[in-house]
Amino acid sequence: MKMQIRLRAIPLGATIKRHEITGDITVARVIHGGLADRSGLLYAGDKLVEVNGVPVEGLEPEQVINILALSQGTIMFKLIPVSDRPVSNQTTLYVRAMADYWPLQDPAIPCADAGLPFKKGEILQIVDQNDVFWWQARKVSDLSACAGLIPSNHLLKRKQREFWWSQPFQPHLCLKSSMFFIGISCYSALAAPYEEVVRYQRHPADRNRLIILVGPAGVGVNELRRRLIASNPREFSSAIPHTTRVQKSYEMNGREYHYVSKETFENMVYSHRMLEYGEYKGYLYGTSIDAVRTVLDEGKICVIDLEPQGIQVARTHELKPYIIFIKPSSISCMRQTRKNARIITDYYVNMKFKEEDLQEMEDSAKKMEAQFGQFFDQVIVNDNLQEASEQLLSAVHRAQDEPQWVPAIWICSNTQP
Ligand SMILES: Nc1ncnc2c1ncn2[C@@H]1O[C@H](COP(=O)(O)OP(=O)(O)OP(=O)(O)O)[C@@H](O)[C@H]1O
Repeated sequence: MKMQIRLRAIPLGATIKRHEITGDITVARVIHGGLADRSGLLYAGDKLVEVNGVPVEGLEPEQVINILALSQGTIMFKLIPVSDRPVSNQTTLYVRAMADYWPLQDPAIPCADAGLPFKKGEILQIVDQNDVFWWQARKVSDLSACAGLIPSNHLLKRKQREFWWSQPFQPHLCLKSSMFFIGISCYSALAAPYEEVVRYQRHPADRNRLIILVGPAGVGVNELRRRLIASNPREFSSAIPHTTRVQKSYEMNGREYHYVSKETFENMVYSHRMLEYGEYKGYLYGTSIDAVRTVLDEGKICVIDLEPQGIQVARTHELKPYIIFIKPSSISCMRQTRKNARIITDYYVNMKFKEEDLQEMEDSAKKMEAQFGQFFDQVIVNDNLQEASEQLLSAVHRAQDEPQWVPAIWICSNTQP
């Protein structure tokens, strides 16, 4: 059956392809929400016979597109409809992008204009997975927009593998390299370019979500955490760290630290009970999952700071962490706000911030965002301390009381992680 359909000459929202053997030009895909989709007249698999009276048989897809591009007003298609029009039985899937994607830099995309650019951490609604390599998706931040093409999980994993094997000879890639740096250093990111997510609203009777603050050294993570806890110590608490150093006379076991032997500490590390740990002046210090659990079991909101390398360990079904990145403001702003601030490091106490400290903070923040930005639920710029404290307080309450996107595995499975 031949059908004639008319569409106005604006971007059609469909891609076409040429059959390698027969030379037939067919509709490869119809973009969800685009003109062709909304018209309900074009389907993937339809064979094009004529465009505006010009037979397309034997033409290359580019030539057909040229005819379309030169058309003004109404476009007339003559086509043979695909015999089995697809019945939509796809369930909508939501994913968190674990990498940036720029379709205009991707030589592999069938139609760059139809691509959907996205940044790591953005939540995408996948509306069509019919094509093994190219899915159709929208951003949840703009669901009224027409869908765009994104590389499928399968395609990304293949690209990651190619990148892996081609290192270091293939610097040019359409996917921002940061993803692959993670891919190289962390197997789980390599295995999952997208993370399936669901909307989660904590039940008031459930334990609070763990609040994790990350940020470059000196940005104010401790200051903000301290102020938050001081604002309401009955609601917020830190986790008591473990240490192997000797207890001082004025200290109490379980108040400043849990004092344990080196052997006990090391056993906790080996049995993955430490979220992070480190050595200082020959003694071990660390934050344990048990210490976080104790705070949560008291019905409080546990607020900890963590090196970003510890994020993966903390992201479990049990703790359901909400991760807040504390970001430095511009160096020129920090010159003003940090005039009277003091650095507290292992070596110096009460040192003024120097120009290179501010630069290092900015560089370190950029690296953290490039490597771990996909895990940040919230970013707070610590410019004015009072404002940043208020933003932190409301973010922490939002995390507990409002629906948030979390990994589907935290909700759909009773098992760890
Ligand atoms: N917005 C701000 N304006 C002015 N001073 C600030 C601001 N935020 C933090 N400070 C000050 O900067 C100094 C460093 O802050 P803080 O100790 O919290 O850093 P940090 O991120 O915890 O770094 P580290 O992990 O190295 O301790 C402190 O003196 C703190 O009071």
